[in-house]
Amino acid sequence: MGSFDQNKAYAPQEEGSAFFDDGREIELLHFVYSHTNLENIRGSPKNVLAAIDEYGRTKKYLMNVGEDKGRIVTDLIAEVKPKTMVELGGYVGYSCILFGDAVRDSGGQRYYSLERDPAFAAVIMSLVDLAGLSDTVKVVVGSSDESIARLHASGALEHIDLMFLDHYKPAYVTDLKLCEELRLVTPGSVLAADNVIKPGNPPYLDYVRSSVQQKRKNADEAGKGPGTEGFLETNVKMYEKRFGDAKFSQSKGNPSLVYKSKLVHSYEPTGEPSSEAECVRSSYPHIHPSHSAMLCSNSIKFHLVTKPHAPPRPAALFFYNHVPKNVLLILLSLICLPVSLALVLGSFVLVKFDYVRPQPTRRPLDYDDDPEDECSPTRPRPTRKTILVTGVSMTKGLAIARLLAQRTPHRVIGADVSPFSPGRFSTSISAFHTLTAPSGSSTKPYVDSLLSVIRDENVDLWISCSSVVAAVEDGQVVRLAEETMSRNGRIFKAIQFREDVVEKFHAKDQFIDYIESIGLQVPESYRCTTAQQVLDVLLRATPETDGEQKAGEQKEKRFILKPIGVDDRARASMMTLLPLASVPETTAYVKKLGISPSNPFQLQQHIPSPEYCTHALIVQGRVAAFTACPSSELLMHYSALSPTSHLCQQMLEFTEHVASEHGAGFTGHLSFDFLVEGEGRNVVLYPIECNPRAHTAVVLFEDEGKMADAYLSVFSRPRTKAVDVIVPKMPCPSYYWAGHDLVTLVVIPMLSLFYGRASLQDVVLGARTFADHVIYWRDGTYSVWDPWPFLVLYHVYWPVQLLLSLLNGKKWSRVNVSTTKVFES
Ligand SMILES: C[S@@+](CC[C@H](N)C(=O)[O-])C[C@H]1O[C@@H](n2cnc3c(N)ncnc32)[C@H](O)[C@@H]1O
Repeated sequence: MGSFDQNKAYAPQEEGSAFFDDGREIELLHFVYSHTNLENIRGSPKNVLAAIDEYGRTKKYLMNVGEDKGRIVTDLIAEVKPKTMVELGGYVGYSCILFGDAVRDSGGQRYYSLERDPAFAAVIMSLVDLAGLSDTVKVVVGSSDESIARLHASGALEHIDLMFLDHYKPAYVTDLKLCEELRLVTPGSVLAADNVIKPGNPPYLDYVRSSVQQKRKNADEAGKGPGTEGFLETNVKMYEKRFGDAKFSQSKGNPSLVYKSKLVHSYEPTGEPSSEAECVRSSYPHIHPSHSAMLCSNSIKFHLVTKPHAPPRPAALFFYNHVPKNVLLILLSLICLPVSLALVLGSFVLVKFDYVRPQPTRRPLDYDDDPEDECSPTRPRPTRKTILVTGVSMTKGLAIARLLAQRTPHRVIGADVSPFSPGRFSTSISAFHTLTAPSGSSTKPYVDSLLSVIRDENVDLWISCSSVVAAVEDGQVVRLAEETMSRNGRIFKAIQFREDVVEKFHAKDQFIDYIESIGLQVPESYRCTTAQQVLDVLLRATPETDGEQKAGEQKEKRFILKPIGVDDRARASMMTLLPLASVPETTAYVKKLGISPSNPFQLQQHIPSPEYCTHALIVQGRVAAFTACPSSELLMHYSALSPTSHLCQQMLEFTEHVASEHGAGFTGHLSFDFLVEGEGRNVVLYPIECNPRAHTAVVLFEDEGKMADAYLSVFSRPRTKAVDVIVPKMPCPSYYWAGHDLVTLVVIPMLSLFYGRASLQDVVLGARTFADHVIYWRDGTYSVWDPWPFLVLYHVYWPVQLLLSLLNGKKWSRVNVSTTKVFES
């Protein structure tokens, strides 16, 4: 902490509560609006702050956060890059203008200033407007707890990335608990609380420093509501004149959250020194130890910066171990079997007695089904085609097979490497073939088995939905099948890129190089074939500091390290932010990954922004169908973005750009993962990965019949005129997978409660979310006209896989129900 520049000191604070609410706030407005420099002040947050400071220095004290303490929070904003920030207590808008401006600069969307006093709120609004920040800042009048609850209930506030607490001291804890309960504050949120030592807020310090057990115990102590004990009387009574006795939220919070805290020292705007001291060792992982030691010096004034995170993970509960995990899941499948059987039976009854909307009807064969001949004067009779869909054990393959079987007159057949493939039992599939699974370097049997299905079944169109391990091989099959079929005088089409294209898009490093080469923006990325290369980049990008970071200094860059090939174990930990707290820790972490020329990794700049995924069908170099949705953990929940939204249009434009680069021979499924900074018209897309194959998001097209035509358009001549891109029919339901949600939202919280690792609240919340999904969302596998795949998936396919895993001892860490992928551990 540097010294205080006395020239900037505010007028001293008056005794008692005579330092505010005596008309000075309105006087400040007059002062600013009659300022000789008003024209330069207008539209400039910096100049509005300077004018407020000038009033505080030359006229009367103002209880603002001030420049010095403000810098702590603006630095934090630059680090956290909050999309949404909330302040509790706005007063005349100093912190609101300073932080609102910083949030806007760092790409954030919204700054809420919660102020109870309507007169103060009016001053804030007026000065925010003068500063030109009204688009970003929203001033909310009312008591903070009521405002938080209202904003949450209306959907305007879904999550708080950064919160600044600077209002009524006894309400710090009660408001924080309310935010926890409403899941506005979750692991990853950051809190900055002012004046926790002087004037002092012991209950707040106690709360954020308590362990889960202490918090649970306190929460269970009936009748011991929040109060004003431990506060200076002046602090308790300072708002009494206008608002009488304070009422508090009675929320119990979320005791499962624990916080890492650090105290940061600074000066009040008056520059007044204090002899109090408090030392908290920083738990921020990236703070250098010498910096932490510095925090132990005597403080003058300070903030407490607090970061909640999941509690340190204790030893895994027994049911996460290999044998109990598999056995419990098999048992769960057995327990749920009667429910699934009832569902299948119910489906037949509903369909039989017309209780559901009619199944989309197959249209008769007509000339549109042979579009390759559409210009021929001697048009032959249209013929029924055979369409092969591979990968029908996965939701994406099943969804495409159903779509084509229900909406076109053609014969749809399926193939998969698993004989228990749920798609095999779909009424959409006329015939099923078991393929030989590719294993390691031996891919020939897989390629041969697929080629023989194409040949024996006289396949006209092959839609590949194979898994990542067969992506390149599928590219080979296209080439070989096209050669063979054309030798035999047959027309054969495939929705699958050739192997060279697959390789280029599939390898993370080649993809980033390619995107950069066509002039599109990419995150900073390095291909590394040795641990030393990784360490060199990390140390160069984030030099060690031996003290406090100076204002204006570039913030530390963080990186993530991803395997370029398929490496489930490394993938599981790839979101670890690097560098770690110390050089030895970083070195040890990087070295244990086994980075080598045959196992290269990509070191990529971490962009702390929301992630989106897209799915596109590309036909002859044009985007025929497109959708985008926010990425969810394990990609088990899908909600389509509005196709007309600017963000969706931007991602579509990007995809069109890439597709048009490759010309008319470019046909296949293409999906991208993007990190998205900013919002509205100011979004910046960072493509981070590409999957040149079908994405599960294809389920979102279930109700859009034109999607089937988009697949058949592969038989048409390349279009010269622009055609409409097919998008999911709006409003489009969100999708979930019942088995995944049952385990993650209901079973695991219940078992964890039993072992004291979760609260009743966690269980209720999980069950409520599950119920919401069952009632309002759509299951990705279940279809009332075609219920067998659902039954087979949960009661044949997965039990068999789990049994095999028990027998062969192959351990797994996660499974993806929709893609049937098992992540090895
Ligand atoms: C210290 S001042 C805030 C200063 C401001 N953050 C700044 O630095 O510019 C505290 C403010 O909190 C407001 N306040 C007090 N209790 C509140 C409550 N329960 N809800 C919302 N605002 C409250 C007061 O009216 C006062 O304007």
